[in-house]
Amino acid sequence: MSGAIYLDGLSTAPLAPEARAAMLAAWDQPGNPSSPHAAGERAAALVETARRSVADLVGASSAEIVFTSGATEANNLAIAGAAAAAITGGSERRHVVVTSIEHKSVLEAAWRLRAVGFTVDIAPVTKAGVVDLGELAALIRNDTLLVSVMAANNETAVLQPIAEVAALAHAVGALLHCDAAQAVGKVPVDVIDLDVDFMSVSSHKMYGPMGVGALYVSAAAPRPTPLLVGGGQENGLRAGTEPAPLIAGFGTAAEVARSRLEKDARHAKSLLGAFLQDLSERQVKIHVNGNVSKLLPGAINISIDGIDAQSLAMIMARTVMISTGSACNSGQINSSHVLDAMDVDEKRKKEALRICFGRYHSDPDAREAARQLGDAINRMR
Ligand SMILES: Cc1ncc(COP(=O)(O)O)c(C=O)c1O
Repeated sequence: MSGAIYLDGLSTAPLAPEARAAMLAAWDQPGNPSSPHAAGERAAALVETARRSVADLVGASSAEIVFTSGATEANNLAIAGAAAAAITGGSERRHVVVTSIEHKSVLEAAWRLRAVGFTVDIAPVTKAGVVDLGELAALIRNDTLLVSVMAANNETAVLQPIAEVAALAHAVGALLHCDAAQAVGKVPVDVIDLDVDFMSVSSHKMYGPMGVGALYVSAAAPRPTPLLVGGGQENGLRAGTEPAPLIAGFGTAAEVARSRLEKDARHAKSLLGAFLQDLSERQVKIHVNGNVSKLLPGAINISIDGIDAQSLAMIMARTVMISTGSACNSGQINSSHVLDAMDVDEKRKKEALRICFGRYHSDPDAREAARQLGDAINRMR
């Protein structure tokens, strides 16, 4: 083990070497996927191969995958696009439900709909960070157009009961969007089993490159209105030249993830277990923020008793890289809207850290991270 240990894989995961190799090869080949010549055909083939790989990873058909710049754009396309399609299509539905722990790209996209006559309700979560199905059911109405619930939370790693949410939404004819940016590539995610209409995926959360993602649009769902219009790429749902090299990297990352999903999960879980065990042997008392039996493998949000997380993260910034809030909130020292929604008390919120072990960590990394954190905590006490 040498160098700093990166435990912030929920904000962005390291790039898989296979994805890097696929991109390097693609960058060397000019070609716009829309061009009617050999170079264009080559680029288009890269995009279509990647589409198949992403579709296979989530149990979709290729035609249901729309490449975007990431999950932020996919979330916006699903929410704004479904609302715009309802308005122009003559639907009377003007109500949307999201949960209190969604990523800001879901919350902000939903709030924007108020300006065009929608009502937005926010479904609460339990203290364990799981959407409260009873409260959600009570909010869903006959005029609900869309329900949006994430598959796994980016701050707590807590998995959400998406199939149950789908049953509630579909019972009144509402659509279900699922932001699965954190779950895809780490746990089995199947669009048919989950019964989602739209689902967002992010490449850089699953060891692919940044700047690319996808929206699954079920063939049975109404077509969202595109956010970007122009050249009609992505079946008219997302205009703009497809970044073939990034998409090739994403597709390769999806293939790799599919081929080793269980192995990666077992590995990440066992490293987190070793890390927590070592911390406890060093007399570090922790409290888990979230339902410990429903976590993404290898990831956890913990509060360390008596330790200010911000100070600890700063002390460790060059040795063990951890985060105290979601990536998009770091930099601002606002309290996390996710921990607020879970009613975590003020002291514990200040002590909260997000830790993620993954594919490229080793057992010595986990032990060394626990040793370094334990030492820093002792110094702070
Ligand atoms: C749950 C969730 N949704 C959406 C996003 C945004 O993804 P991207 O960076 O691909 O836009 C993130 C990343 O922080 C996330 O964790």
